[in-house]
Amino acid sequence: MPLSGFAIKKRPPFARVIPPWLPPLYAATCHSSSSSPPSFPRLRPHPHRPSFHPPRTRLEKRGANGTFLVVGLAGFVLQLLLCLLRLRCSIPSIATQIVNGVLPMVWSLERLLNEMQIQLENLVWENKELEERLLIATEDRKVIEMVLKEIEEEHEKAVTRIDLLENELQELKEENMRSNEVQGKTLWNSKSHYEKDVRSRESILIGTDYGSTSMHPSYNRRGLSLSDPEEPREKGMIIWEAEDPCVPLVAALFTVVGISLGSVLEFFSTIRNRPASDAVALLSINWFILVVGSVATPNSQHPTVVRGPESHKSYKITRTTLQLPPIDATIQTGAVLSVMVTFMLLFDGVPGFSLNFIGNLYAYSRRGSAGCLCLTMNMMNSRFTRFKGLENEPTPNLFVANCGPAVGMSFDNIESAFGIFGKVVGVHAADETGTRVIVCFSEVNAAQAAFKALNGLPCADLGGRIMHISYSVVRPLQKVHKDMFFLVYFSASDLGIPGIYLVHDFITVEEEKRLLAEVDNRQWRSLSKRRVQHYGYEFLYETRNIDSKHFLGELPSFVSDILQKILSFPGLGRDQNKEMDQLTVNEYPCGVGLSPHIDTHSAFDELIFSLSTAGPCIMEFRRYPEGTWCHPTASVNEIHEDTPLLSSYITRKAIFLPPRSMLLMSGEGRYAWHHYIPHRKVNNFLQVDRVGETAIRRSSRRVSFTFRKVRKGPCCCPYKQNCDSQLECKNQQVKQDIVQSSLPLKREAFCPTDTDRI
Ligand SMILES: O=C(O)CCC(=O)C(=O)O
Ligand SMILES: [Fe+2]
Repeated sequence: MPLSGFAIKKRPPFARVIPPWLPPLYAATCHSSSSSPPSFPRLRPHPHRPSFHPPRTRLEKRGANGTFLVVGLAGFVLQLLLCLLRLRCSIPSIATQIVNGVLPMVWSLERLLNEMQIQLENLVWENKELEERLLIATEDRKVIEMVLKEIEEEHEKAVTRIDLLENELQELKEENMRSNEVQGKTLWNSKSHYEKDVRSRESILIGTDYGSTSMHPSYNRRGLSLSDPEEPREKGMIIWEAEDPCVPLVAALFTVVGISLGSVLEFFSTIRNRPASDAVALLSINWFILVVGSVATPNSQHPTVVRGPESHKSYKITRTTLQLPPIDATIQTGAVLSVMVTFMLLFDGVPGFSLNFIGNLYAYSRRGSAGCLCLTMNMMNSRFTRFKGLENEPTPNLFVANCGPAVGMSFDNIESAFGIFGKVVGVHAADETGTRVIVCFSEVNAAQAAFKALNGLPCADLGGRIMHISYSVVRPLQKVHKDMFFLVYFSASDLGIPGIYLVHDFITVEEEKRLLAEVDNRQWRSLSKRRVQHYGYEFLYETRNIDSKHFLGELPSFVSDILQKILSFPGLGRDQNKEMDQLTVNEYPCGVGLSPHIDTHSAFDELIFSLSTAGPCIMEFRRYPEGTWCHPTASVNEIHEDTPLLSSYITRKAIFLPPRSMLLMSGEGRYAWHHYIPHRKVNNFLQVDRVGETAIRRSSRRVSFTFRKVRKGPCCCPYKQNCDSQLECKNQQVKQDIVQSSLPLKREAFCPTDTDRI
């Protein structure tokens, strides 16, 4: 990978600069060997300098040697002195050369090395992230493959069933023809009904009077239905007493209602001076409802029996039935939306209502409707499930396919047919199709006997019907998953809890790394499921309060930058005291959460900042209704387990906290809403949280830094119900009342003390 942002200059090899003042020999040495260090020059007479040779006489010759010697010596000394003098001048220049040439090069090399190191670290980090993503993708793929496999299996079964039922239909047709012939009157007017079928593709009348209340066949694309006219409404079957013209009628009705509603909304928009976009948004939602309502509904497929006009004993077998379920998800959604839009429009301006919600309204209602559908499905889907791969492992419960009210068998019929093998303790719909049931025996032996006698064989007591049976187990009772019913928001403004703010990327990746390194270098205190560190003041889990007498010292310097940033946190009034003096560091391993609580009012001031690092989490908020009673011995700050009764009154919301984000809880959000992080089972296959349509994998660890300010004096917030400062005396009173009257308690939630819960 290229080193982006850094131009690596190619430097020429270090060129030796030969100063002109050096003696030629030194210069020669420098040129000849560039690798060996320059040796000190041996002083020689300059070759180009003219030699000093005066003409000699005899007399002179005598003393000439001596004179020459003296002169030569003097010359040599003079040259030596000259060289020394030059050398002395050159020493500082050499040093300057070194300083100017070599040191900058060393520095630039060092800088380059540092930059490359940073690049390398970034690469390693990116590589890690890519690996994590790959892991998530692989896991998602596995799930999708599993789902696909299941769908394929279901599809195969459905095809087999269709074949089976088509055969049966054929047989019934033939039988019907025969009986008509025997009776001597042909009630079967195949020509006219066939023509009608071709013309309208709606229905074929294949029989009119069966003269009994036994099974009556009906056929839609999903198969044949045999219905008992005496129990026409049983088990989700929809009877629509109308003929085809109803389709345009209902569509027209939708149109009229939609247009009227649109006009009303538009009228309100206009008279209340809404910006045009609001009116357009409202109208488009309305038109959407309208279009979906009138177009999609007639095409949807529902097992439907259509009662004909003749008499209650006349039944039509429909091919493409009149598909008009009276309460369809679309209509539900439409109705909910219309009511909500109108409601919000009327109440806009009233505190708590805002048209800003309209953007989310459709998504919310769609989800809500999906939630409702899921709930319905859950209710229809009984608590039974088949053993995957162990279908023949005997249990007292049998999953029976090709059997149920939609194929004309009442639960009583089924119970008595299976009752001959042993005591049947219950017959339940296995799903919403009406063609699969669960038959529960009191004993495994009875179930085994029924399995052997009826699986894949015709049952004489059920009209010779062939059923496909497997063993079934009772699912452990599951709470309807709460996540289904509320959205997880990405931003605090969407969350819409007053006083809750979220700033993404409050710190950088480098700052995050530094913080984690700092806390990992310090001593952790282990709680049962997570580890903590406290700074400033110790937090006492027994009392959910701080030990104000035990000051641990100033907050550590590694959080100074964060404290500084907190001072300029957006969205807060200037008069707020934002100087935090208590820090709790929580380390949550994968899957570990935090139970619902409100940070004790009397312990901490209004503002609570929580910085997420290392991994994300979903934080949920609950608001309990006004007047819910809290056991006096329990803390007002923690609710242990919601009973179904209480659960239905609680408002729940959730927000996604990515790593490096800072959450601020203030005002109502801090004082009146419980916050918590849901626990996830560690052996949970995927270890994921769902945020909207996205599955977010839980990281192996999340470390949060919660900054708070210790309160001096009692809390005087307006949320008295949740305020321990203000509830103290009230609880005393309640305690006395209980002792005196021993009346049954209204509220069911009790809060046992668990030191590790918060
Ligand atoms: O981990 C968090 O972000 C929240 C911690 C918290 O609520 C608390 O310590 O009271
Ligand atoms: Fe908290």
